[in-house]
Amino acid sequence: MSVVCEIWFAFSWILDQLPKLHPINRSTDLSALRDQFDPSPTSPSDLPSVDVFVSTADPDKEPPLVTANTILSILAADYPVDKLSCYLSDDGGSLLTFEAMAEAAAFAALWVPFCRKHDIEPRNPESYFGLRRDPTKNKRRQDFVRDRRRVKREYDEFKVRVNGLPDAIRRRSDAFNAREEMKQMRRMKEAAAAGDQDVMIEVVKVKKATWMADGTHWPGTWALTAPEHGKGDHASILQVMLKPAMAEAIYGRESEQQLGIDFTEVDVRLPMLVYVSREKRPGYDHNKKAGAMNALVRASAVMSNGPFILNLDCDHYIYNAVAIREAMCFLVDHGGEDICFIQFPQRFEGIDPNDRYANNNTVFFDGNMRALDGLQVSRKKTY
Ligand SMILES: O=c1ccn([C@@H]2O[C@H](COP(=O)(O)OP(=O)(O)O[C@H]3O[C@H](CO)[C@@H](O)[C@H](O)[C@H]3O)[C@@H](O)[C@H]2O)c(=O)[nH]1
Ligand SMILES: [Mn+2]
Repeated sequence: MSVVCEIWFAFSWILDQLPKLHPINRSTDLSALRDQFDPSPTSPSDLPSVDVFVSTADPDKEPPLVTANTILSILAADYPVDKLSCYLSDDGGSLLTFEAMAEAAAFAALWVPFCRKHDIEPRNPESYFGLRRDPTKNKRRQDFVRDRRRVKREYDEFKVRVNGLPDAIRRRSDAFNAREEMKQMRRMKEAAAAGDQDVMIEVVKVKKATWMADGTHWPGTWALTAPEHGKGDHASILQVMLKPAMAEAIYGRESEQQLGIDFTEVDVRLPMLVYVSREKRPGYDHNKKAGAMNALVRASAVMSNGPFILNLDCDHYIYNAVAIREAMCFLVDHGGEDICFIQFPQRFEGIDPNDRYANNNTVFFDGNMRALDGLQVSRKKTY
């Protein structure tokens, strides 16, 4: 028996090695893409639209600050602004995520033009400001150091605001709930004074709601779960946080300087940003991430309807600002119509430097994928 097993393992090992004989390295030519699709920065680009989907499910396990950084890296991506839309699916239906996204949308007005002006990489502020290398390397503009210092300070304040959101929401909700309770008490006292005996027996009972800043009930999940306001039981929510961009570039005006940063030569437009929390009801399976993607496909189809979709988790981010353009080099090239999807290699941060548990998946991303690509090419050749 063991001999049979050994022979089988040897055979499957050989099968595994065969594709590795012919790994493929592909490179992209961004200037060729530019020449063909957006030769001039002033006229509209011919690149196809891309809808970027991000999913988050639980603001406790997936901190909104991480998701906000993901969103900022997308909004700052180097792609025609009017051809880029970003959709966030929040399966937690959480007001905390919603408000953190509103903060991110506001901070993007500073972060995105700053990235464009100084060619910042990576465009995830947490990672960028955490870099250990010299930030001034390859930077020639005189105002870089001053601009960076200002943006860093704003980012720190943004972080503190996002970290303060849970408390702010709790305090606001407590205040609104207390006010509702008082109102109810007053009503009952008035009813009692008018001689309505039944009311006296009822205990003052007001639903402990979670409140939005504008004084209305949050339609999603409440801190104290109530019917129609639980994680698996709430209405759908869709909020456009940043409007779709115009086709023409808009340059910063001197009169509207943000914190003294000069954006007069920088396009200050931002891509569309949409918050979505799909409807959930007890008894209906929500199908986790796949269900969330399905809801985003439907929402995006009526809003931007991009022919291409880029899918990220809330703990991913775009490391390289031209990544979407690089994908387009394959998708709009000759034969692109035969490509179903492009998988970007994932690189990980925050795992142990020796990678004892192989979390980097280097064998998969740098070995197997290139090898299987090679298998594809040679198969095409033989047919
Ligand atoms: O009900 C759910 C559950 C999860 N998610 C999201 O799905 C993503 C992935 O979920 P996670 O539990 O973090 O899985 P991971 O193992 O970290 O992710 C890997 O494995 C997943 C399942 O194979 C793939 O979908 C991911 O792209 C891949 O990065 C996250 O953004 C979640 O927020 C939802 O949107 N709704
Ligand atoms: Mn994950």
